[in-house]
Amino acid sequence: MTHEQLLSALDPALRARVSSAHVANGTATLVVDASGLGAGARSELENDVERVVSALPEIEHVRIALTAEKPVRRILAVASGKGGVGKSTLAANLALALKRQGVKVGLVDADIYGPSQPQILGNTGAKPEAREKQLIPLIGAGELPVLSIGHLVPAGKALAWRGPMTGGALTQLIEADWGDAEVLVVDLPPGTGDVQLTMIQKHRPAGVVLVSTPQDLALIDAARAGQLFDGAGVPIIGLVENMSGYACPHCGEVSDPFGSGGVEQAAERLELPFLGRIPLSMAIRERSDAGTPPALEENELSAPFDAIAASVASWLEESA
Ligand SMILES: Nc1ncnc2c1ncn2[C@@H]1O[C@H](COP(=O)(O)OP(=O)(O)OP(=O)(O)O)[C@@H](O)[C@H]1O
Repeated sequence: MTHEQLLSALDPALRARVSSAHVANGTATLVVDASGLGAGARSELENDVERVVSALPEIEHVRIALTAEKPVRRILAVASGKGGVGKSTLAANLALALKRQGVKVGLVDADIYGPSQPQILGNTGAKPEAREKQLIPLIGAGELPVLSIGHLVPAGKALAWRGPMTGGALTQLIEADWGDAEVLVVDLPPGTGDVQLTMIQKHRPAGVVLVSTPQDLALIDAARAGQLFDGAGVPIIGLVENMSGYACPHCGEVSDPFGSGGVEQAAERLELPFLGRIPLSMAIRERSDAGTPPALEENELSAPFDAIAASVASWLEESA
């Protein structure tokens, strides 16, 4: 059996992936290029090549080495100064909107204080598997690849972690097998703690989106979180105002429980781009709690997320 005979047994799509093939003493050794494939497609490719080659006469063993160009993957951090301002809601919907706009995206939930992505993306209780010590992301609503601290430890457990443990967990999530994802949206815990420091020092985000509600206190904290990233030279892509303007589902009158326009004014003051506002809406909360976030499909509810995603996508393109 020559290596030409071996190659001709493979169909053209498989053959195109083989960068070298060699047969000696009944053992076929192939180097197969798996660039651009996710975890599932990679093992399918390996199985397909193995099945064809092992069925050939004179072949007793098949050894396959998969290689892949490391994709250029950028981290987009979603941060806030305070908890409960809608950072997780924005992170999930931003990731889904980016995905619909054609960006290959994965979502990391690094919020040790309250990992909420399993609930938002409807895969609470799922446990990721690992291959060669590397975690394989789970698939959440909208086919979004996702890994959360909440998938690794029971709710509340991660809270007691000390600095090095939180850093280790973040690294495990970020260095998981994200396949061909070009962007990882990272939902950070609120504030300026260990996770943020590890993020800046070890995994350097391409940029940060800051979320705040319009109240003064939330804004002051958001500005402080912004300073941490800015001081470390991580660009702030812009500010998002969440929970602005509540439209009464009964009479339609719009009120502003947390004030209005505060984030846009703060963005102006801080000379940062303002990315948009998301209304306070019962439907946004209900859909997030039910594991069917609004940005799963394009509609009235997804519109503010879609607009923010479009600005973020242009920013990523321009800064590449
Ligand atoms: N625009 C909105 N309209 C209505 N409810 C919202 C909106 N944004 C977020 N919520 C709800 O507010 C609560 C807090 O939101 P979320 O978990 O996204 O905030 P967070 O900043 O990530 O909080 P934490 O710091 O606790 O993780 C959730 O119940 C969520 O569904």
